Amino acid sequence: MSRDSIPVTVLSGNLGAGKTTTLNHLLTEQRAADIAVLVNDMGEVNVDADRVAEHSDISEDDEELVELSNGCICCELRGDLLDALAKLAQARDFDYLVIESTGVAEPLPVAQTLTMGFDQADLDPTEFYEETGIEVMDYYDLDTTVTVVDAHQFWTTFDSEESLMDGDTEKDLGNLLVEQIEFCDVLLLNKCDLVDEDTLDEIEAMIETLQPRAKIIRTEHGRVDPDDIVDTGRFDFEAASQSAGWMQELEEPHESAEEEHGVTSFVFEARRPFHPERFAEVLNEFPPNVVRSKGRFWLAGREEMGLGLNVAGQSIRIEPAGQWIAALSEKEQQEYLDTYPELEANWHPEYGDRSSRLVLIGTDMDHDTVRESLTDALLTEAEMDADWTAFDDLFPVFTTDDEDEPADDESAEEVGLAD
Ligand SMILES: Nc1nc2c(ncn2[C@@H]2O[C@H](COP(=O)(O)OP(=O)(O)OP(=O)(O)O)[C@@H](O)[C@H]2O)c(=O)[nH]1
Repeated sequence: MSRDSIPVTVLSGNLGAGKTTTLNHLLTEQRAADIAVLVNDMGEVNVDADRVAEHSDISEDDEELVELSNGCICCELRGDLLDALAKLAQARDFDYLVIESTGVAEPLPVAQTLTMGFDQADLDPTEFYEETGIEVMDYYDLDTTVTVVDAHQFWTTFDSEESLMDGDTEKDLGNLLVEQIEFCDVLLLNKCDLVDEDTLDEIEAMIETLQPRAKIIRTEHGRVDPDDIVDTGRFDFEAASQSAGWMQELEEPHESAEEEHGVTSFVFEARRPFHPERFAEVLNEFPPNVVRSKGRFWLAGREEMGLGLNVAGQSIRIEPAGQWIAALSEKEQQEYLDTYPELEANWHPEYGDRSSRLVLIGTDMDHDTVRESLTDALLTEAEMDADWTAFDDLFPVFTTDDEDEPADDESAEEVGLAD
């Protein structure tokens, strides 16, 4: 392998899914390339660098095994990650890099850190950059993002209400699992030795719906052909960012009649706002077989901004999802309509672009029942003429300043609407 930039594989996956096992397998098998490893440990929760060192001829004193601990590279250690990568690149006596992220890392920000400059990734320049002018993206080329999923714990994690602290951020395990599945090129369904064939088929059907683009490989003890995770050339930022099943469903809605192992999806659309109290009740009583829901909704009494719904397993998050065009000044509205004339087709004379579009993915989900309960939560004809601000609204309040911000964990709010 000889090229200008160093290709990188990023391994993600929940705690205990088998990332270190897979990495050790890779280091034992892959002899063609000289692989450097960067391990992101989380202090006491996991100490992987020792185990990698034990199982390979890379030693911890070696420059090719870098350990970043006391935080997570997807959030507070992003600058440290950049520094470590830049220093590694300077030494440059390896031709491939594998990064094992912590079980609580979200793959998207890690990928952003590797592929964008400081400006776009919204990061402060590191000391190393200021001294040398070297941007990590000049040296590295993200080649493959791999998510390792624990087949044995799959449904338990999916439905888990457990969360872990990642620095100051509380991370819900079910939500993380979904995010790790939705953003990857290759998905290793590991620990297949502990699960029967039928269950594996069910899990695989769910994963394929959540993430239609990824190559899914069943593994035991992380034993995967190195060619499937190293130097595959599969990573494509644009494609990876757009590949989640819910996004594709929103773009091209189709009522999936052809169900595989009971996994189906549909899009709910409405041109009337939700009644805040009734919609909160629906969300609180969402049937457990709705395992994923994503989209934007219009809440009566909130005329400025759409709200994002993000349901993964047991966790429900509400996040700001941008201002309605109809809430802008007339001049700005006109500018939008001139630039995107297709908006006109769906423009309501009174409410403009305000509407709701939600994707629902579930197992053995009764579409009619779910659709009915959502429809019942919309304002009735009579309520359309009522004072919307008088409705009881327990949804989190976001200021319109959030509107341009991507809906990230900091601006999202976990809701316990029943309280
Ligand atoms: N039965 C079985 N056990 C496995 C398999 N893969 C890994 N394990 C075991 O599961 C445990 C966790 O594996 P690790 O490789 O440490 O998982 P990890 O994702 O690196 O874990 P963290 O670094 O703590 O997030 C270890 O005891 C492994 O030996 C598998 O396919 N089958």
